[in-house]
Amino acid sequence: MANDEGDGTMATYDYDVLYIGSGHGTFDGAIPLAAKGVHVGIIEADLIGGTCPNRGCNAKITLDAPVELQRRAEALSGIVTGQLGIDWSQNMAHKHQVIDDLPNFINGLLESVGIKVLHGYGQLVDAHTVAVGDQQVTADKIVIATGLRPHRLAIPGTDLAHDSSDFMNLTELPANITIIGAGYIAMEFATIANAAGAKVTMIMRGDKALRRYHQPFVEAIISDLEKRGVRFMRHTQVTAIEQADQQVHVVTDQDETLTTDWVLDATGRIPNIENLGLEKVGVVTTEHGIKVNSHLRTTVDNIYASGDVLDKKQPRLTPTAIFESMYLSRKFAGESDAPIDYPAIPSVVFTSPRIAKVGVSIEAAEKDGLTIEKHDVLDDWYRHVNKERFGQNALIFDQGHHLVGATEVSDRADDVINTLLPAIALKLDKEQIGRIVTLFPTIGSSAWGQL
Ligand SMILES: Cc1cc2nc3c(=O)[nH]c(=O)nc-3n(C[C@H](O)[C@H](O)[C@H](O)COP(=O)(O)OP(=O)(O)OC[C@H]3O[C@@H](n4cnc5c(N)ncnc54)[C@H](O)[C@@H]3O)c2cc1C
Ligand SMILES: NC(=O)c1ccc[n+]([C@@H]2O[C@H](COP(=O)([O-])OP(=O)(O)OC[C@H]3O[C@@H](n4cnc5c(N)ncnc54)[C@H](O)[C@@H]3O)[C@@H](O)[C@H]2O)c1
Repeated sequence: MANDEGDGTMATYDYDVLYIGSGHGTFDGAIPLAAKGVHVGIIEADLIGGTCPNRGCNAKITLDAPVELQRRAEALSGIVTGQLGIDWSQNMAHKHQVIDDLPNFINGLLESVGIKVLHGYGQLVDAHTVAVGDQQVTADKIVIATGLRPHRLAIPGTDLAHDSSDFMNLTELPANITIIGAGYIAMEFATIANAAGAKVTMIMRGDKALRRYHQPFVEAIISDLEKRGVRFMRHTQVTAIEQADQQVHVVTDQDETLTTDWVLDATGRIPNIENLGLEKVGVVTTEHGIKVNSHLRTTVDNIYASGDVLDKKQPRLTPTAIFESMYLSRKFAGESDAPIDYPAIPSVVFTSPRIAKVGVSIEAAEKDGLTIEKHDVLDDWYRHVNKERFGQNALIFDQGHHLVGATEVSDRADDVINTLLPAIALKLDKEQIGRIVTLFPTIGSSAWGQL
């Protein structure tokens, strides 16, 4: 590839665009970019597709499917007779069937548009050169999309704890599991492990779980998990983990040491920014990730960043990574040079019931004096079809009565928020909403019926 260097000289590179990392921050945008004739390369040190397909969303939601079914059967018990159990090894086998071929599948998509995948760990040599093993490749533009990795507690015995990938590869479910943290991974995996029969203890350093979600909704989930036997230890710090024969001791700063079979360290995820040569070429980072401007450009002109590795306010989720990779795709194809304009990005915690939200939060609405309409979802007849046990939501409206935010805790919270998304993303007014006719009776008609 020949590129005008600005001083009349032409530089020749192996690729027009070279991505480091092959997750959603890369492939969703790289594929249409290459299909337009742009010469694209991707460097990947591990499985093609990155975290979400291989050790995140897809694996987790497959393991959760029987939990959702079990909860539905439980709600309809008496009508549905017998109790549903979860066979852990069958659940794991099913997960493998669903996800194991995804790297091949994604690789096929990449190859079909002529993208070359270089297997190995990429390190910047200079602003246009990346070393992969003993090879060096050059590119006009480079995108860093190296994602996050699990944070590990800096305490004695930390190596005795496991991470989310280890959990999703457990061939047998330990009888007694201790989870440190109370964020997304802790709450979702506690739900799955408890439903499959493990005794679960959650250790929270503070008082709040899922701190970015409406706390009364979070507390409703916690009290439901408590009724199911999950123990929440608040204001407790783990100070050491010790091996004791076949078991593990979790030492805390309270008067209690827990004896357990298996420990999950779910204390967050940190950016993969070390050993990439970023400092050497002048790419500025913070402890939260790579600093970029509103064009996702780093402090080096031809180097961009995408996905979870960005230091950003938006949630570090797959839909955000996809949006960023698509933005860069259009930019590199010369279709737009506008700054990135993030839409409202929805998020959900796959506990059972779920908590989901999009747009303006209840807390921000209270501060800004916006209209908040709260509903008990059980006031809607449709929610009695599956005998939902509890659920609440809040719809936030601006002065012009446009829907600008929604939050729900319920068995169908994810579907409700997805249904309402277009109203928020496209700023629909009442008349436009009135032209949306939904199938009846469905969760969609139930969700729009509230407006
Ligand atoms: C357990 C779990 C569950 C999740 N569940 C959800 C969910 O339900 N919904 C949701 O929206 N999000 C979920 N997420 C978050 C989602 O997985 C991420 O937001 C998404 O994967 C980010 O994509 P990415 O491309 O930025 O990074 P990643 O997918 O992490 O990809 C980065 C890639 O870069 C590679 N890499 C790193 N350094 C180098 C190097 N130097 N050279 C070559 N390759 C390198 C890595 O091997 C990796 O493949 C979950 C995450 C986890 C951990
Ligand atoms: N449903 C989803 O979309 C989903 C599911 C799983 C993961 N994810 C993604 O993965 C990311 C990582 O998830 P996560 O659950 O690991 O992180 P998180 O940030 O959601 O939660 C981390 C938890 O660990 C606690 N913690 C942090 N440092 C600690 C310390 N030193 N000692 C004790 N506790 C500590 C925090 O208080 C918090 O409760 C999420 O931010 C999200 O982007 C998303």
